[in-house]
Amino acid sequence: MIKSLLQSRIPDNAPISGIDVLRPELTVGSPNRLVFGPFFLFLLLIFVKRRYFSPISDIPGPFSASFGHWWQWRRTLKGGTEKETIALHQKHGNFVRISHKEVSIGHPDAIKALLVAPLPKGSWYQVFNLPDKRYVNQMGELDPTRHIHKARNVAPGYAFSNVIKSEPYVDEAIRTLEDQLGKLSQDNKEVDFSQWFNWYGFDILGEVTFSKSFGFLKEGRDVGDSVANTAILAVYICIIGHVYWLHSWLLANPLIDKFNLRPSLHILDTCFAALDARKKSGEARKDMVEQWKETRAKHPDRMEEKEILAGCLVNIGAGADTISSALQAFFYHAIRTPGVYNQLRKEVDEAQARGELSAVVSHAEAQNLPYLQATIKEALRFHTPIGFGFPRVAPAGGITILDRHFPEGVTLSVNPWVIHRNKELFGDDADVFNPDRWMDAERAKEMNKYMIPFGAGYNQCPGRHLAHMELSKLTATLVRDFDIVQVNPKQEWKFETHFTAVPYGWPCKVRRRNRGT
Ligand code: HEM
Repeated sequence: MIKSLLQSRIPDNAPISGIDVLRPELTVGSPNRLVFGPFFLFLLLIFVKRRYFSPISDIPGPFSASFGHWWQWRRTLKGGTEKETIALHQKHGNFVRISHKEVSIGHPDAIKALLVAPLPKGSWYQVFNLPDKRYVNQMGELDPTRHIHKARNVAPGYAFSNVIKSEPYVDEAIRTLEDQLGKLSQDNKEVDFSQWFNWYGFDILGEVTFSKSFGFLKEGRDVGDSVANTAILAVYICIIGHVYWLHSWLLANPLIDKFNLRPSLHILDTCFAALDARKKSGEARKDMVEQWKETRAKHPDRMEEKEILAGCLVNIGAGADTISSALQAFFYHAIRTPGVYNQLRKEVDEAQARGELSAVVSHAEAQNLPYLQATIKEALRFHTPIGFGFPRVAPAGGITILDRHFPEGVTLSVNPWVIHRNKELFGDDADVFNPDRWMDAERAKEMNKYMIPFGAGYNQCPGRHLAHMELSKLTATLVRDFDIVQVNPKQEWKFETHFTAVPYGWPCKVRRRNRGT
């Protein structure tokens, strides 16, 4: 069939059999040469210009990075962006060229210069506008002024005073998780925390955002392969973000909507169903969507209806993987680092014996457990959930960092892993998991200036209050109630960093304790 189609276009005198049909000859003046010759020359000129005549040509980095996004794509597909960026900075210093137009900056001054200053975001972020560019959310908004307006509209939903109202629903999720772990403990079955913590993150997001859990914890399974699908989507986002125009031909293709081809994903279906149900009944508790609706009712000129859906979708995209990564980092390192789990246990058991802890530890109670808080902080530093540089764009007039001027349009990024493993900032043992570094208040105050697990400045994670509540409550409750051991204590976990660094592959066994013993 293919052969007959090809033959119908081939001139009479052309070879017509076997492989020759599929390899038309490149004769002088043949159409192929006329088309491909200039095309390859054009490509060559682009490569030479990018490599040798760009304003960042003198900045060292991997050879492939100077031609395009090859290095970033390869790292995304293979994983290890964070480790390789650290290694590149150790080799080349503060500035490393990681693409034809992007420089990674390893010096802490970049936090203020790039993140705190309201610079435009790199075009890569547009891919976060889900399901497509009609629904621009705060994460996908590149322009700082418009971003600040959008963020102001949704801020009341993320405020601690609002999030804390959802604490009973977080309690419910923790009770369900403990019941499920109890059953696994009784049956002597393995526990895959990469799944359970992801489900915990998703179920709470559903409750807090639009008052509907996704039901993962209750069912104890990946309903509709949602988590597996989001892992694939994470790779897609990292790759396509660099060639955003392709997105309109792929997942954001209008034909997908027109012919209703968008795959039905349990996570999206649940979100749409919850919003629909609310429209019909009008009843709702004070969740994020309700806060956003109130803002829209007060300021219809300032906030569009579609920003509400956009807010729900960006939460789902941003707030589950990250939580799973942080919780896994806490438990994996706490059980593997001599003394840490015992120290946590001692602190929690003593608080329990003094009658200071509820059945599910409350957010307020967990704040009075300093070693637990230090271990959470260390988990966020040592295995930061986001392992990708945060890209910003040099504004009109350019920007000068550490005496180096970057002209307008150059993308500059700062990778939190590079900052968090800096020995000058966090001590000679920065490459070691050590919660004790946070126990000295003076030292902690100094190190806090360089902690950017939630980013910094006007793009800082608005979900950090919720995240902190989820982490504090679950870690305190589980440390008190369960013994956790790896099935094979010598087995290291695995993770491939796309945007997030979400580990897997460290199966555990758990045993429920009698409280306070
Ligand atoms: C440990 C958990 C979390 C970590 C480490 C984390 C980290 C981050 C970071 C670093 C950014 C900024 C990225 C940048 O500058 O490009 C961010 C943005 C964001 N996060 Fe989180 N996050 C976490 C949990 C959450 C949760 C639970 C939610 C939802 C309630 C959430 C919602 C968002 C949103 C909406 C943005 C976009 C903010 C903007 O661009 O203005 N995150 N997060």
